[in-house]
Amino acid sequence: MSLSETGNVSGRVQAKREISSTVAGRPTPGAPGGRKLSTNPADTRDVVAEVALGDVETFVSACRAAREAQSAWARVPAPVRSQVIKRAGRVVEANKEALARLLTREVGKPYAESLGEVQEIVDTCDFFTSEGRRLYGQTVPSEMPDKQLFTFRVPVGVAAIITAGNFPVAVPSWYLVPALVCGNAVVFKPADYAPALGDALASLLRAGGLPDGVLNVVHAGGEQTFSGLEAALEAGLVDKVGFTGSTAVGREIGALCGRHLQSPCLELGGKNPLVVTERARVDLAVEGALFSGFGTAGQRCTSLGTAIVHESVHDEFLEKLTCAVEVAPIGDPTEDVLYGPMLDRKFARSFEGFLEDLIEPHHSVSGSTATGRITPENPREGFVGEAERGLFYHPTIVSGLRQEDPLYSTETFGPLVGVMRYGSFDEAVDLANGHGYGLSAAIYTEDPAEAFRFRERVSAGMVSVNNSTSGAEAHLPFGGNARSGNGSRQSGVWVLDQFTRWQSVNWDYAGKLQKAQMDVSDLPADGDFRLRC
Ligand SMILES: NC(=O)c1ccc[n+]([C@@H]2O[C@H](COP(=O)([O-])OP(=O)(O)OC[C@H]3O[C@@H](n4cnc5c(N)ncnc54)[C@H](O)[C@@H]3O)[C@@H](O)[C@H]2O)c1
Repeated sequence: MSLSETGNVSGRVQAKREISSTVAGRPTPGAPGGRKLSTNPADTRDVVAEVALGDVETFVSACRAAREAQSAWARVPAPVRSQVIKRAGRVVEANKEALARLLTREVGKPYAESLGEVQEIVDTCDFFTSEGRRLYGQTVPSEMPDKQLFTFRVPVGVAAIITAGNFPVAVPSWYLVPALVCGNAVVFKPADYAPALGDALASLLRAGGLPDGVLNVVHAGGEQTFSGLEAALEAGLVDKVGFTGSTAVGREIGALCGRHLQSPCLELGGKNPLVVTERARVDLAVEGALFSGFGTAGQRCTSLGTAIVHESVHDEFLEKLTCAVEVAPIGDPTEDVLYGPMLDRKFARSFEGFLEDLIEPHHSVSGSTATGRITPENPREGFVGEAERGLFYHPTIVSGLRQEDPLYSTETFGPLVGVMRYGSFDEAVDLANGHGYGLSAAIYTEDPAEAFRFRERVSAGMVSVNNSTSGAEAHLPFGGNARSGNGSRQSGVWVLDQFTRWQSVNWDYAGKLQKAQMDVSDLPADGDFRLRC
């Protein structure tokens, strides 16, 4: 299968895709939830796709189709299921450039990053291809003779996967691939501003040989999705929810799942700190801060929120970061730029709101003095491309940030980095933990003891030493705590606990009823034994 070409990377007038939900292998008719255009954020004249949105019934029917398909899929031996995933991985690999071009076009990710994101899907398929040959259970000793105990992993059933659009293909693959290898059927709800990408990902995975109904896609707005999920949970059609998105929506999903006695996988927002100690290589820290603060225009869950810098190197760090930001190439994502546009109008709007409410009150805004949208009236020197056509924003550094400032504890999801000054190591740890999120944290230091102490005390789910707050590998657990998630983890073997349940089996061949918790008096005679215990 090949992804239909989307045209030249630098071309602007390209084919528009017509997209609808896919249930049981077939496109759904009509547009009960209305129609929506998905546009290129680097050139809002370019319409990438027109989507026929589904409604509550579309969501429920997709869950029903998944339920019907799941038991047959679960009976396919896991090593055979994983061969389907292996083929899917090869299909994605064969379409790597086409999918990366679509990624750059629909959400404005710089092309090199887009290629990396597609590679992450391939890596995930490779990892879980082997996992299908393991899915190990255990043998467990029994306290009784003539008895064997085992554990098996069994699929959860139907998984509803709802994802954000800043990683519109890699993050869904972190859910879809292990869920499918484990024998589940899936209903996938892509982000509303990345429908073409969600659709393309599902088509490529299906091309590996998934039976109809095993991977369904619903395009719907947030409210319809919530009501659809609620109805499907009430009808007993969903067994696991995977949600990646904002903390606010994650709370709603968590509460809904709790009412149905389900524990979802919640991967939410972040306000990620990067500590630069007096023993850091400052240039290296600046490089990490530039990449994680401004790469993807700060629209990663792991984007750097606040640099927490020791007073002895604070001024040097701030000056070097400001210089690096001033010369960083920004603009057309088909070119070699640090970052392109905001992913979607909603992020452009919310970032402007933050600029007004949270950033303007700060007097010490560094970097280029300009903030806000890059336009001919508010230009940026060296901008790559035509700024007025897209949702491009100036990079902003706010220095002199204090813990009581709302900006310290608010995810702004845009090209903005706060800088704070600290004196003692305890203070740095408090500032790294005090914002309420717990996704990713970094420390720059050449002192291993300091790095270890930081790792022990920081509350984030992921810690980097001498590396930026961003980045993930397909086989390392990914996830956060507190406002960043409910402690669930994706990637690697750890995600298997999200998509399987443990079934324990006890097999008695004694030929008589044996009961557990036997009386200790049955133990071999030893007068002192019980006292010694
Ligand atoms: N921790 C992670 O792994 C991770 C990864 C990527 C993004 N994120 C976070 O995602 C956020 C940005 O993405 P976003 O703005 O698209 O998030 P969002 O919460 O607005 O939307 C995420 C998904 O949920 C759907 N949705 C919206 N409202 C809903 C509702 N009431 N009920 C059910 N579904 C609903 C959306 O259509 C979308 O598919 C940021 O906070 C970012 O940090 C987290």
